[in-house]
Amino acid sequence: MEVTKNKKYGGHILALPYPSQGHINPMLQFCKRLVSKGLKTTLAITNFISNSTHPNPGIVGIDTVSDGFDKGGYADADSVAAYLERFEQIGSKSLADLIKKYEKSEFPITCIMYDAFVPWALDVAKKHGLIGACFFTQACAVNCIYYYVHHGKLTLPISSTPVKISGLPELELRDMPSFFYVHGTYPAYFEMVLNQFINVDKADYVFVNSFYKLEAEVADTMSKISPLSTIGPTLPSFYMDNRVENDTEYGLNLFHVDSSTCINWLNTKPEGSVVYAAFGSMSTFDDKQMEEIAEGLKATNSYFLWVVKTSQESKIPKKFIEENSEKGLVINWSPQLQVLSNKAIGCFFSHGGWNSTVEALVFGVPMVVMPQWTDQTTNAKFVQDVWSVGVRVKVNENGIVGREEIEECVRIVLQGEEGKEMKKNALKWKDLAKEAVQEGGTSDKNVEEFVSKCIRKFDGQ
Ligand SMILES: O=c1ccn([C@@H]2O[C@H](COP(=O)(O)OP(=O)(O)O[C@H]3O[C@H](CO)[C@@H](O)[C@H](O)[C@H]3O)[C@@H](O)[C@H]2O)c(=O)[nH]1
Repeated sequence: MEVTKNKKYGGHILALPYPSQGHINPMLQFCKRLVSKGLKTTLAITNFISNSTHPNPGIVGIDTVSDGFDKGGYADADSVAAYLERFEQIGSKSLADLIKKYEKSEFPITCIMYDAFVPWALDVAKKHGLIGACFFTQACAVNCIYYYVHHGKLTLPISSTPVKISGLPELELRDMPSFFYVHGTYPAYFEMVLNQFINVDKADYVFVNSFYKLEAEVADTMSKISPLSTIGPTLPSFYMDNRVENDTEYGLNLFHVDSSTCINWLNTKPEGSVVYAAFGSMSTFDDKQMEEIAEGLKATNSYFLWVVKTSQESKIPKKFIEENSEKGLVINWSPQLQVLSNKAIGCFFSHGGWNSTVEALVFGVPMVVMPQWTDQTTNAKFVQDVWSVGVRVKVNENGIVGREEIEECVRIVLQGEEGKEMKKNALKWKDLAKEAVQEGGTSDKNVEEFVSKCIRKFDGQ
């Protein structure tokens, strides 16, 4: 769709992501897609993130809001609960100020698109008479489970398994989001994920960062309850359909990335020979688990590229890096899309974060999943038993994933017959993922429909 000729744009969307890597990436990408179809978008990042990064958002505008922690960000809050409370309090006001700032400009805001983690943004949108579009960053399956709990259709604690929910496979306790059975951990996050549904019925649009064929049954279940649009995968267009110009990477890294070292290293390795181990932006492991990961990777006798964030580096066993430099490279943050698209990668050893999971599918890379918390446990269930593109590690009686388990799972994926089947399945999902965003695909149609409604509304039709 072209922007209407007599207008410069078809409305201005102010997008408010939850301020973390796994939430900024898909929302920024979705904004780029909307701009390519004729809308103007501005991504509102927190002052802290703005001051501590070098955003490169391309065709998307960038502006800032305050979460109440401008100097140190989330790390300055006493607790998760304190952070979320202050973000709502200060963020609501700050978002309203931002809307006002644009009122007299050439491009007044017409729509607030907000992460489902910050449902209070819808109240701000409505107070200003704006369209409210809710963006769910996580999988439809996970949203559906939370929806059931929020509405009392599934009561906690779960008393009998398997749990049967229409559109989902039978779920054991360990397949449920971790908040349901790892008690006492992160109560504020638990409340937040359930609160995604407090006002979603008042949102004008609901977007889900997934694609229809990946979660068709559960998407259908959720659509019966409330209209939703799957719009993903939201990876840069370069890897999907190449229709958005210059969209080759996520435009905002919260961590420093040194691309050339690891890509040059990967380029020297044979096709499908490298295990890429990376556990997203939030995972932390204790010393013992780090040792098991290190020894497990070593025991596979395969090449490995391991991302260990600076904050976790001291937990790498002493001399491990020097002693394994022939086989392995350890870095602090990777250009993950460039890595996963490199033909040397044969297996992604991951925590099962939603973005990493979808990225693996888009690049047809089979996975070993070691879920840590939140939605990762449910994603792991789908990876292993629904999409058949990987294996989930088993945790031992001490709550650790041992080196032998890691070695065995990697060998299954990288070397075994089962692994070949997983690779085949992963390649099938790769094609379907691309099909969804290409012209006429399910996600493309949903985006087109939204854009044309926005433009019609903007034109007063
Ligand atoms: O070295 C790295 C590691 C990761 N990434 C990128 O960072 C993002 C990570 O996102 P995700 O895989 O979803 O993991 P988290 O950062 O851990 O995301 C949090 O947020 C997600 C969305 O709510 C949840 O699915 C996860 O469970 C939760 O931990 C992805 O786009 C990766 O490509 C890099 O660029 N370089």
